[in-house]
Amino acid sequence: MSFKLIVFQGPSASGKSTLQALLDIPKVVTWTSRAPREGEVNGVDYHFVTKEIMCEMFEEGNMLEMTKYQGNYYGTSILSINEIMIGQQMKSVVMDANGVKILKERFHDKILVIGVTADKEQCRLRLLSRDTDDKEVTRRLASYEEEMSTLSQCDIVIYNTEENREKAKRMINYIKRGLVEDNELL
Ligand SMILES: Nc1nc2c(ncn2[C@@H]2O[C@H](COP(=O)(O)OP(=O)(O)O)[C@@H](O)[C@H]2O)c(=O)[nH]1
Ligand SMILES: Nc1ncnc2c1ncn2[C@@H]1O[C@H](COP(=O)(O)OP(=O)(O)O)[C@@H](O)[C@H]1O
Repeated sequence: MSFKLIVFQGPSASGKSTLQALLDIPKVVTWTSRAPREGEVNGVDYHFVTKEIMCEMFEEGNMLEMTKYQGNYYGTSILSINEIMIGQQMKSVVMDANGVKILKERFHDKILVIGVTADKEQCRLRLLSRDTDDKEVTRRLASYEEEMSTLSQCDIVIYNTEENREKAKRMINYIKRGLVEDNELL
């Protein structure tokens, strides 16, 4: 049985989205109450909605899981995951440790969890080049230790530092090759 969903977990700016893009398989678009960043597109990067809508979706039972991360809600709709689990098209998603825990409990054998890490200082510098706001950088790094301490729930961990950039890329290519062999729809 091939994997249905490839999940990326790790601290902010460790490179989850970068490696997800390299893997290049369709993405699950999750929901968030945070504001879009420059260049982010609604319905492509996230479904950007208000906190109220997120809470409504949760209360109405439409969310498989929902987490609060640095003051904003993030969540995955049940519909998006059920579609994958009954369908043939493998997808990828980026999630925090809380979301991964729930997915693993529900779909242990059907998901491959890739942990992505980098040194805190490198993450800080990457965040600084993205967010000019120092406070925002500090907020995002506040969960660094928690994300690192839960990496044992990942099936594979990629150390995605500047020095390892090429190696990380090759690891993703190896994973992709294996997945293609496993799944004729990729
Ligand atoms: N549990 C859960 N976490 C999510 C979901 N979507 C995104 N995240 C996580 O929310 C956190 C913040 O994401 P984002 O605001 O895009 O910031 P970034 O990680 O700093 O690029 C990251 O750890 C994501 O993995 C989701 O649907 N569920
Ligand atoms: N191996 C690497 N070396 C240096 N910079 C990287 C590496 N991987 C990703 N980056 C850069 O780090 C920043 C954060 O990456 P991103 O994939 O958005 O992280 P995340 O999704 O984990 O928050 C981006 O500017 C990206 O280009």
